[in-house]
Amino acid sequence: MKICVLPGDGIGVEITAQAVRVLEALGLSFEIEHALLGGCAVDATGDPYPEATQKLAQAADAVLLGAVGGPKWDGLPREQRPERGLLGIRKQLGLFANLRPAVLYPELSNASTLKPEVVSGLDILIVRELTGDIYFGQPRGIELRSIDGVQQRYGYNTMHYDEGEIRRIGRVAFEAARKRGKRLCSVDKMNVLETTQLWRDVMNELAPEYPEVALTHMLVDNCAMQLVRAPKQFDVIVTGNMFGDILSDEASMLTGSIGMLPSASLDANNKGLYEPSHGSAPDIAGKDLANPLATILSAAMMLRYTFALEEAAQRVETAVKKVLAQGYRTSDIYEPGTQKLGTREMGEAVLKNL
Ligand SMILES: NC(=O)c1ccc[n+]([C@@H]2O[C@H](COP(=O)([O-])OP(=O)(O)OC[C@H]3O[C@@H](n4cnc5c(N)ncnc54)[C@H](O)[C@@H]3O)[C@@H](O)[C@H]2O)c1
Ligand SMILES: CC(C)[C@H](C(=O)O)[C@@H](O)C(=O)O
Ligand SMILES: [Mg+2]
Repeated sequence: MKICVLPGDGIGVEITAQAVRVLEALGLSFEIEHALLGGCAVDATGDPYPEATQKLAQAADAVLLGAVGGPKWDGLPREQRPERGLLGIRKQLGLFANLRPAVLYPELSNASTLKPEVVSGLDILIVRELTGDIYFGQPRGIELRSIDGVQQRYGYNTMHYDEGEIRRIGRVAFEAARKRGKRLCSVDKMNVLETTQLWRDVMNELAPEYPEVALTHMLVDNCAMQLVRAPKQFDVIVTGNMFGDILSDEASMLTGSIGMLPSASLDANNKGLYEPSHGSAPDIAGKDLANPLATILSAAMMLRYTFALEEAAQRVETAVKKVLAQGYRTSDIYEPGTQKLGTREMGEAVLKNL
């Protein structure tokens, strides 16, 4: 059972260290190797996804990732940006299915910015397509063009999906809904964008194969509104790469903090990359302030999806629940009457409860 750990940049280093401690404490025979991805890789090699990392990631059964990016690398040419490394590994490993569960632990019902009665009991799964859409579409660029007789800079990207890409993420979402609340909401912008008209058509074509799942459709702007108005109406949401990026950050705040939202990015054979949904949080990096729970919960998803170790996954998730019930909080989810811990102490608290 080979795990490639890519801490990345900023708080990535701090939070993956805690998740690795948790994995090691389980006493399972994991082979864990670390490598560079993102800004740290650019600094060391000039490449955000260097060849040595590619080899390790391809040979591993699963990848645990912290986060990449930060202001230090914002001025670099696009192909050297840390985020290109992340997009590169997702594409290279064929990780098209991104599962982002937004679950509100009862102890955190006051940590959300929404009223407790709106969010209590929340349990949503966002299924985001991860290797297509406008993120990868060609052509793309910024160039000088003569427009209306004036030389000006012109920026462009291309949004596209083929029906095969839509069908395979659709199947992941229908299967997930079948195992949960049996409701699937497909989110698109079919009133404006042809690509997402195709998305809706293909979801409708799949529906008869899953008669026990109730499929509905929603336009993305309405979905963004409904997620804060009445989030519990959702069970599973399936959507494209860009809409999924935005909606999953929005959903994270329903759970109290983006520091609570794990994710799994899977290929067709459950090889996976596991990472928190948040970024490298340059504002709190190196201060022992980051919440490591999203990363620890991502490691639990790794145990479940790649290694089929359901019991071990639940051990980790139960330990996280216990820590919250014991009143331990990092700053992002702190409220009066609870005890504030740093990143490392939070990792230790989870270890003690395993
Ligand atoms: N998967 C990834 O690697 C990933 C995801 C998103 C953003 N990024 C990159 O991260 C950098 C910063 O992006 P951003 O500021 O827009 O988003 P961010 O998610 O890094 O931070 C947004 C806010 O949430 C807070 N936050 C995030 N994670 C937290 C945690 N675990 N505990 C406590 N607070 C936490 C941060 O302090 C910040 O105030 C950018 O370079 C961006 O490209 C990377
Ligand atoms: C850093 C960026 C490339 C990434 C994305 O947009 O997919 C991030 O925001 C995420 O949600 O994982
Ligand atoms: Mg994002």
